[in-house]
Parts: sequence; C-alpha cells; structure tokens
Amino acid sequence: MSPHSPSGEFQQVPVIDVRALVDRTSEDSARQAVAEQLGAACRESGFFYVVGHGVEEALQQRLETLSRRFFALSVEEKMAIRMAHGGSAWRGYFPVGGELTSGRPDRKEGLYFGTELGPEHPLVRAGTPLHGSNLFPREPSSLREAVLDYLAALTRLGHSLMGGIALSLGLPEDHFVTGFMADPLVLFRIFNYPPGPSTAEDGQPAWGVGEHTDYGVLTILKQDEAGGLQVKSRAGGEVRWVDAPPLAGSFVCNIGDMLDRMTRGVYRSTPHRVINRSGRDRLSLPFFFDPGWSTEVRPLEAPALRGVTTTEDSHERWDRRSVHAFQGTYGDYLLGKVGKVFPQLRSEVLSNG
Ligand SMILES: O=C(O)CCC(=O)C(=O)O
Ligand SMILES: [Fe+2]
Repeated sequence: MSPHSPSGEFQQVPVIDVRALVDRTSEDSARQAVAEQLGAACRESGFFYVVGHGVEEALQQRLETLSRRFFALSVEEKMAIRMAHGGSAWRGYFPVGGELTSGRPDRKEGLYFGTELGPEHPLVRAGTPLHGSNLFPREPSSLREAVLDYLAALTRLGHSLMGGIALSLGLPEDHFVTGFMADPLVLFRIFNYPPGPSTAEDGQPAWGVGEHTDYGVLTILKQDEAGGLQVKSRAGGEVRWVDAPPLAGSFVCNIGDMLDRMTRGVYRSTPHRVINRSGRDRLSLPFFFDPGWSTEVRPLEAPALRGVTTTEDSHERWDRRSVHAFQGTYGDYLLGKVGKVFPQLRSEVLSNG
C-alpha cells in the first residue's frame, strides 16, 4: 500500500511498544524503528495502542478509584460542579444526556478538565474560551491532585509520541515540541458510561458516544475493562467496525482532524464510537493533546509528504465537514465543534465570548 493512498482498511488496531521513544537515552535507530510503526498505524487506521509508555500504574489506579468514587455520588452532589459554573472555561460535570454527538444525546456522564490556568494568565484575562481554572469536586478532594499529576504525565507522553510522529514524517524529532505544539491546548475528560438497554427509546442503538472524529492532533485514551470502543474500517469499500478492546497496561491513541489536515489526509482521523454492553459502568479517560488556541494549522512541508495532494473526503465524514478547507485558527475550529455537542451551554456561556 502506498503511503500516499491511504485505504482506511484494517482488521485490528496495532499495539506499539514506545519504550525507546519515552526513554531519552535510547539509540536513534531504536527511536526510528518505533517511529516507523507509528507512521504505518497513522496511515492505515489512525489508531494504535501504546505500551511501554512509562505512565505509573499507581497514578492510574489512584485516578481510576477516585473517579469511580465521584460518579457514585448522587446527581445533586455531582451537579455542585456542573459545567454551567465553569463559564467559558468549559469545565465541570455534565449529567447523562447532557452532550450530543452527531445530533443525538450520548449515554454518558462526565467531568471536563484542562490545563489549570489562574485568572492572571493572559489567555484567561482575555476571556479565551476553554481556558481557565478547573472545577474540582469537594469529595473526593484528592481527585484534584490525581488529575493534575495525570495531566503532567500525559503531557510528557504526548510530546514523546509527537516526537515519534515527527520522525515518521522525516522531520527532526523536536519539530513539533519546538514548533506548533510548544504550548499545547490540553483538554481532559473522565467519562462514565452507565449500563442500560442497548437500544434507545426510538429503537436506535444507545450510543455512549456516537460516531465522530476527534478535533485536535492526538488523543490518548485510558479505558477500563468494560470494552465497547469501535473504530471504522473500510474493507473493500464497505464499512466495518473494528473493536478496540481493553488491553492491560495500554493506552489507545488516535489522531485527530488537525494531524489529518497537516498531512493532507495521509494520517487519518478515523471515526469511532462507543457502546457499553458490559452490563456495568464503563470508565474512560480521554486526554486530548491539541495545538494552541491561536495556532493556524497548515499542511506540513515534510519529506514523507512530498508530492502528496489533498484528497477531499468531506462526503464520507461524520459531519460532512472538510478538515482541509477550513480557514482560521485551531480555536475557531474547536469552537465550531463544541457548539454542536453542547448547544445549550454554547448559548449560555459563550454568548459573550
Ligand atoms: O470513551 C471512549 O472510549 C472514547 C471517547 C471518545 O471517543 C472521545 O471522547 O472523543
Ligand atoms: Fe473520540
């Protein structure tokens, strides 16, 4: 398969050991070997598991336990930090049915977080949407520290993986960390998908999250043992949904619309969805590693992309929107998207923004 004609056809999500990338002392050849596996996965499916990522198991356990403790509270207690209280920073709790994907309410509840920025930060002072301080629950109070530690660990991992992605494109390993990802926008969610019937009242499947692509550059997802994440493959032109089941000690990574745009569609932001059929709660924690708010995201001049022309695929996209045609900053792109998934909140908190 030529790297310039991605098929979007795959049977399973590959597992990549990224130890050599995370380890600053490893040989160049070992780093390059990991990079090549990342590049192949980005071209074929846009999805891959990472193992050997170096994020401490104890930290993950702590975060998971505290998250479950929070979701076990009553809705009233959880609503004490509801998103409307987060204002344009877009932080806090939303209840089941509070978020829409592809125009339908998702069967999930969640907590929205991001990089912790105080009121004196220039972007916060300027009223930039999605920037500000987090809303942490009173109980369990140690969730705050666990979330902030996890954000720091995943930010480090995000930069390491982007180093590998740079190498895979024939660019220097520090191309992104010293360039457009030097000051990333970090958003983090903790979702709980409650158990329930697998069809909704209208007979449609009860999606935890409906079909969508992620908006930014790279998503790093921690999921529990429940399963239910599915990735869209096209086998011989026909759509097939491939499971991305839980794999102990791993994260599931996928690339978002901005990396698709930067590589003119060679690295794919692949549609995915979730349905919880486990009969119990499903906990998942996606970490979104995105370009800074005012970054203009443009196609890359990279050795591996020489001679590539953009393939327009908006007709096959979940929202029929082109990632290649839009003009403006990443902030403009993101606001257009979040306004669709939280229409009510958009009008409440962003009407002045
Ligand atoms: O919960 C999951 O497994 C995936 C969530 C997801 O796709 C998203 O938040 O973008
Ligand atoms: Fe997603």
